Amino acid sequence: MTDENGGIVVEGVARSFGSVQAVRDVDFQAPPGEVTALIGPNGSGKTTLMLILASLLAADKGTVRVAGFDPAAQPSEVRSRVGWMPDTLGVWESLTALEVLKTLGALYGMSEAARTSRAEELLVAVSLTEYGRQPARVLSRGQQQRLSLARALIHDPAVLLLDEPASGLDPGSRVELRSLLRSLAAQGKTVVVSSHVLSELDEIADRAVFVNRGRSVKNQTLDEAGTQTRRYYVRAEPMSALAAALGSYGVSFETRGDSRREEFLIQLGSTAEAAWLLRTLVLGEVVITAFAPAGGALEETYMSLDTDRL
Ligand SMILES: Nc1ncnc2c1ncn2[C@@H]1O[C@H](COP(=O)(O)OP(=O)(O)OP(=O)(O)O)[C@@H](O)[C@H]1O
Repeated sequence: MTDENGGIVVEGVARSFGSVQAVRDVDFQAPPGEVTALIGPNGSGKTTLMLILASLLAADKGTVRVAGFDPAAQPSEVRSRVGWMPDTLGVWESLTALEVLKTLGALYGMSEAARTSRAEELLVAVSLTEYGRQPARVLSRGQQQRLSLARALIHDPAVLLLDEPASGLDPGSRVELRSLLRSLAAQGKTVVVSSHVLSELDEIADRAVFVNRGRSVKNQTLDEAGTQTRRYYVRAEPMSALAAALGSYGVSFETRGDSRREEFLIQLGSTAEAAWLLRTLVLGEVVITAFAPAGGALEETYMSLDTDRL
């Protein structure tokens, strides 16, 4: 049965290119109203998977449903509902940014009036209004990324597939991207984002799918990620007092850094445990100069997965 509000469901999907098994066995769900992060090292199959979801590549086996449709059997139903932002954008160099968007709108069958107003609205959303009448070739890499995002949104798709959307963006544009993606999810859209910048995904994503060597190795919500064991770094003045105190509480630690900026890394089971340790150290008159999580929640999961440097 077709469920247009079904988001994305992927089960047992595989795809090879000759002898290269780009995707071996991937399962995940990306529900509507949420941002799902696709995380994995270079060559783990993320782009191949996105191409399958976008109906641009067929899976060799497995089940895929995008907004209730099978991309291999019903590509036009899928394409009308999916906005796809590839990791590198080919631009029509002589067209202006506005013309690029309007041309795409025409391809999606939008009327002249509808595509003009939608294109103008999207140029505002991605902060490109002053470049709307410039040929797309003069846009910087980050500006081209933003145009690519606007392109993906032209037909107001229910499902968004964004491959490395933050790459090339300056910090201000990354913050704008984050709030744009959150607002699209809040409108009920299904958003899938692949990125290597895990600290950023912590802020954007509701859930994450970790892939390695073509397999999905973990599915996790950000709430679950936030309650797992986490590494904290701690610095004190002097470090010897910190070492002695930790030793007396039976807390083991690793030393990181150099003599100029030495710090201890400690594994803690929860934020409550971290709060207890910080309080105990301070009450024990250890002069703490820094105490913070060593990485974001997703980065901690990524580092903890036993998949030879996933
Ligand atoms: N058309 C193709 N022909 C042959 N091999 C391919 C093809 N497309 C992808 N591959 C291979 O499949 C594997 C997965 O590639 P894919 O681009 O999906 O990875 P990725 O996770 O997106 O990587 P990155 O993070 O570097 O973008 C790689 O080993 C890649 O070389």
